[in-house]
Order: sequence, then C-alpha cells, then structure tokens
Amino acid sequence: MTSALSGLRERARKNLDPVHYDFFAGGAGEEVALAENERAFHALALLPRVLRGAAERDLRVTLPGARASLPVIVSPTAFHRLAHPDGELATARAVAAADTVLVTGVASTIAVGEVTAAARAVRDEASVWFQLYLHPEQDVTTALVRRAERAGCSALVVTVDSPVFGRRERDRRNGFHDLPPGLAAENMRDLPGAAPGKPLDIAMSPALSWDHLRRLRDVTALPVVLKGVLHPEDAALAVTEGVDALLVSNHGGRQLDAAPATVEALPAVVSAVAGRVPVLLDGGVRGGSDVAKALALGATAVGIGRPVLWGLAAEGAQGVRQVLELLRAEFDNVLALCGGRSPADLTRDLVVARATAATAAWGTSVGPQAVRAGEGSMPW
Ligand SMILES: Cc1cc2nc3c(=O)[nH]c(=O)nc-3n(C[C@H](O)[C@H](O)[C@H](O)COP(=O)(O)O)c2cc1C
Ligand SMILES: CC(C)CC(=O)C(=O)O
Repeated sequence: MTSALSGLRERARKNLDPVHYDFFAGGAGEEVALAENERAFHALALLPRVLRGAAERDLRVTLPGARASLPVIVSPTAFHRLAHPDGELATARAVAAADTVLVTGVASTIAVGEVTAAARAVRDEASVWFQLYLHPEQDVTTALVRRAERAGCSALVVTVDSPVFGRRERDRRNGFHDLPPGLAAENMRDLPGAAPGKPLDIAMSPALSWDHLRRLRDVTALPVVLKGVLHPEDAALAVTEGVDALLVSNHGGRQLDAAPATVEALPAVVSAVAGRVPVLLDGGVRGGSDVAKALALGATAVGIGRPVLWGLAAEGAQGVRQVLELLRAEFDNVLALCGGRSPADLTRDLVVARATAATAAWGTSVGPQAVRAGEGSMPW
C-alpha cells in the first residue's frame, strides 16, 4: 500500500469509533483470506515490455450497463454513514466525479434513489449498480429490484458468497451487532413483510439455489453481475445461466476465511469463462500495479472496498475522490512502464510469480513457467 493510501487509512482510524473501524477493517475467522488478498498481489511481478510506443494512453473500459474512465470501480460496502455523516451521498458524488461505477448496496444508510440522484447531480450519465442478496421470498427480491430500477441503476450485482454470515471475531469481541440510533439499512424499509417504519432484516440464506437466480432474471431486464464466484465450475454454470458478468471475490475476506486470495482464483475463472462475459475482481487491490496484474490475468476491471471507506472516513467525498485519482495515476504509470496504451495491452505473459521473475526474464531453468503461463497454465 502506498504511503498516500496508508495515510488516509490512519486518518480514518483516528476519526472512527474503534468499534466501527474494526467493522470496516476486519475479516472472518483468523483473517487469513483478508491478509492473503494483499499478499498474493505482492507475490506476483510484472514483466514489462519496452519500446512499444505508448505515448497516448486510454484507460477506459466498457462494462455491462456502464462505461468507466478507468478499470477501477467501487465495490459495495455497508453503512457509509458510520464513516461520515454524508455517507453514501458523499461516496456517490466522488465516484461520479471520477467517472467510474459505484456499486451501491442494499446495506446502504441512504436509500438508493437518493444515492443515484446525488451521483446524477454531479454527472448526468453517472453509472450506479445496485448490489443485493437474493431473499428466499421472491416478493422481497422483486421489490428491491423495482426500487433499483426506479432509481435508475443500470445493473444488479447479486452477492452469492453469503449463504450464512461470516464469523467476524472483531465484531463479536466488540459486541457490535446493531447500528447506532438514527442509522438504518434504508433500502430495507417498506418491503413485503416489514413492519411499518421498520427495515426488514437483510436475509442471508443457505437455501438459495440457481432457481432463485432464474426467478430474479424473470422479473428484470437489467444486466446481472454475479459477485462472489471463486470456483471455475460455478463460473461456467453462471455463464450458462445467462449472467452478464462475474465478480471474483471472497467478500474482502469477510466470509469463508479459508477461501483463496482472489487474484489466485482469477486465472481458472477466466479460463472457464473463455471470454463469454467480462470477469471482474475485488479483494486486496491497493495500488496501480495490483490493478495491472488483475487485468493482465484477464479481469476487465477491479473493485475496491476498504480504500473507499478510508477515504470517506478521512475526508468525506474529497477523500474518496483522492483514492480514485491516486489509483488512476498509479495505474496509468504502471501501464506506461509496461509499454501499454490501453488495458487490453496488459496480457497474461506480463505476469510472473515473483520468485521466478528474474529467471523467467533470463530464459533459464524456471523460465518456461512464465512462458507457459501465456498458454493457460498457472504461473505459480
Ligand atoms: C465494511 C465492509 C462491508 C461490506 N459490505 C458488503 C455488502 O453489503 N455486500 C457485498 O456484496 N459485499 C460487501 N463487502 C465486500 C466488498 O464488496 C468487497 O468484496 C471487498 O471489500 C473487497 O475487498 P477490499 O476491501 O480488500 O477492497 C463489504 C466489505 C467491507 C470491508
Ligand atoms: C452487514 C452486511 C449486510 C454487510 C457486511 O458487513 C458484509 O457484507 O461484509
């Protein structure tokens, strides 16, 4: 993590109630997956190409229902008003100003219609996607989808890595179970089964199956991004089921602690999808070179979770904007250093396992590992 980003995190830590800091920062279990997401990026190196004439660079990418000015979008994170009084409104303004996609979540402390309005006040065509969990009762899911459609969201992000809630030790230790008075999951109000004036609980259900996803697709024409896929067989199934994109994610290490680092799971998913839909990744992206590594391994874009929360808690909308501009500048710099003009120039042969990077470049004994990576085998 660069000093600018860790500086924001430290300022966020100072501003936040320690219990809320732990909620944002923490993971499940022993926080192995949380740590692995970042470690796995460090374990990879980029093998740059030279003399490729990369004076003019274009960072834009096309995604379902959206275009983004850089291949970094904002993943859904809960309860932004714990980080800053303006909460998701501040996040929405900053993300729209940076001209990328905001994935606003069902666990937002501001209703989705107000979030999209704040984004559109900054940029007419601002892209906002809506993240939801499938509810076992179809009428609740449908009501959430209608809410997102009315708000003008251009895709649905369906999180499927949460059949049950991960065991978050920090939250248990801190006794953090409820939002402070005055804050609520605003999108959960006025849903079928909700008591008047009271938000419904966000359901996480182990009973969900592909049938529930089919029922969702029956009630909406919005593109669907499936979030939390790690197994290549699930990726292939999802494509067969007609999803419009996949987001490789382990929920920032907050669900299955034994899950692999996302950048390590990415190549097999990319291979299973075989170019049929875009594949995105989140988890542990902290700098421009992480973005470049994920793209070289086949991601169309990456999402960031905690860095946005650090920016928001440190400085509100300004802080979120700072995080996105930092990543834009770093990614552009790395792209140039790799001799690339656009994200498409970041190809798989540019990624090698760090332990073998030098020997791969020399073409000696370990070299073929990196060379074969370009042909579909794993470089680690
Ligand atoms: C505080 C917090 C809350 C989150 N809330 C949600 C959520 O409501 N829905 C969801 O799909 N993912 C949620 N996530 C996971 C993020 O969307 C994303 O997968 C993860 O944060 C990416 O990892 P990173 O924080 O290392 O960038 C949350 C993550 C954090 C840190
Ligand atoms: C409270 C949850 C709905 C959000 C969260 O913390 C998570 O998904 O990690």
